[in-house]
Amino acid sequence: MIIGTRGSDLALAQAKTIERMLSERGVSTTRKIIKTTGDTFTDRPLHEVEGVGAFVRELDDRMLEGEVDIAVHSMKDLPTVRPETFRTSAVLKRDSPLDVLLTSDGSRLDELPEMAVIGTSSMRRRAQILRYRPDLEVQDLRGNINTRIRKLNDGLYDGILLAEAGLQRMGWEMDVERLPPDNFCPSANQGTIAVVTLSGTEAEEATSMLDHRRTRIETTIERIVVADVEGGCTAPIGSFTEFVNDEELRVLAEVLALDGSEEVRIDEIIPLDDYEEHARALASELVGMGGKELVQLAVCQLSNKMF
Ligand SMILES: NCc1[nH]cc(CCC(=O)O)c1CC(=O)O
Repeated sequence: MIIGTRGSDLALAQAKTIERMLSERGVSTTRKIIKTTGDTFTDRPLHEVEGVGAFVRELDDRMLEGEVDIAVHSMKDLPTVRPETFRTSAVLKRDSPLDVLLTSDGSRLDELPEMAVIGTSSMRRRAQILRYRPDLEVQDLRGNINTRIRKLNDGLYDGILLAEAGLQRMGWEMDVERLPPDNFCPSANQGTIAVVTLSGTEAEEATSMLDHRRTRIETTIERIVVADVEGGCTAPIGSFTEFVNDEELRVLAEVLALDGSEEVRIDEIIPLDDYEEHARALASELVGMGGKELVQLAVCQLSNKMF
């Protein structure tokens, strides 16, 4: 079976993880590297390139054409709405879901001077760090993990925000500050690798044994809770769910204004029984509190380049 992956170091590390797990279970695979739109325009902010799904569509197409059987993605890059033909056949056990701050001189977030420059291209991270430290200056920072760290080392930023899972998968141990989810609610599905196949295929069957039940439930809830406010666009939205015991989950989700000056937020414990129904109720709650209007506002601010 052929595994399709993007060519970045992070994507390759993720693909190799799947290859190893499958080979341990007696399934042998070969690898095919696919270039995607999201990889081509690395100098422009992601929301200008394709919006949601820039990294995913190309691999989808190659699978439909029969060139690859299995695609490996960072699950947070998978759009909320997916065509029926594709199955997320496995959701791996989650790595760290957290964001981290990496600074050029080892300063912690609370120690950074006023006007220190923070690099991120994520609207969510921008809004959350400005909410916590409105005196900081956020500047756009595009590129894969390697590029972003090089730009920090080049002295262009005082600090940058990254997903801890990315660093872990690259095997880099760095002195980073882990940002707690209460103030820095991660993106839906952050830290999770997803395996995609076509429905009803041998590849689906073979990869489904890699599925991790708890992570599958957590990530499903994270998607449901923000689906209604998201409406298919990139916006400052966080969504994080985790089991607190065998029967209950904590659901944290928020929508922010781009500058972090406004927020709509839920933080609830729900039972595992009928979790999808509870998640849908929380989704309506988020909309009822004005979540959609905040997303609209952020989208307007963006198109007017108000930051
Ligand atoms: N936005 C790109 C992206 N997609 C997945 C990860 C990290 C790995 C993960 O969250 O699973 C990253 C890098 C980052 O956000 O710093």
